[in-house]
Amino acid sequence: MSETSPQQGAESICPPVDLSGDAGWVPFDAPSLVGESLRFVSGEPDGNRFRVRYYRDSEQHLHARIWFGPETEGPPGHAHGGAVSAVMDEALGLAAWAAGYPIVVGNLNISFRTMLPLQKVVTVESRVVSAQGRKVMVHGRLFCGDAVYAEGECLCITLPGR
Ligand SMILES: CCCCCCCCCCCC(=O)SCCNC(=O)CCNC(=O)[C@H](O)C(C)(C)COP(=O)(O)OP(=O)(O)OC[C@H]1O[C@@H](n2cnc3c(N)ncnc32)[C@H](O)[C@@H]1OP(=O)(O)O
Repeated sequence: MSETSPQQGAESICPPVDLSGDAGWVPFDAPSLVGESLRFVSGEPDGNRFRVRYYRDSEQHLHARIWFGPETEGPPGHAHGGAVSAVMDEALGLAAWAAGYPIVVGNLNISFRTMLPLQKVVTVESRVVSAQGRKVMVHGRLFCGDAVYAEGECLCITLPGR
């Protein structure tokens, strides 16, 4: 059996992408708020899966600028629905944390509106729309320009004692 070089089959790293925010957005340091555990979406900022940066606008709403790399593929050339859902889970849950609610996500409802081409930079915008008892509802959408790729409704449940 011939030896396999470590390079064989390895996918090359995609070039840098521009994840800068809109005018007036301020970078948001998620790990300083929730710790370093958000590795699934945010863990490889220079890798080929997701690259994401979080910002808050002047009204303190959370925005994610995110690139879907080749490793998020589902349908040929397009992002997997689970990849889109993972991003919405993290971004909308984080929006609740950023608004002062220590939560986990109890229910996440995603509508996939348009197939998302790979290697595209998109934005997730979010709004905390209600907070009653332990239930915090966050709405969001993943879009680029006029194209809306997904919309989400995220029921977050606050964690007692945090
Ligand atoms: C730690 C650092 C993290 C730091 C991480 C921060 C990053 C956030 C971004 C990542 C987000 C995630 O992926 S989080 C990971 C994915 N999520 C999870 O694994 C959560 C798994 N589920 C759970 O742990 C649990 O079910 C909880 C905590 C959500 C709720 O359990 P509980 O604490 O026993 O509370 P429970 O009494 O059941 O529910 C409280 C109230 O919420 C309602 N409720 C609960 N779940 C639902 C639901 N799915 N749909 C409708 N309503 C619900 C109940 O009816 C009740 O209403 P009422 O009777 O009061 O009216």
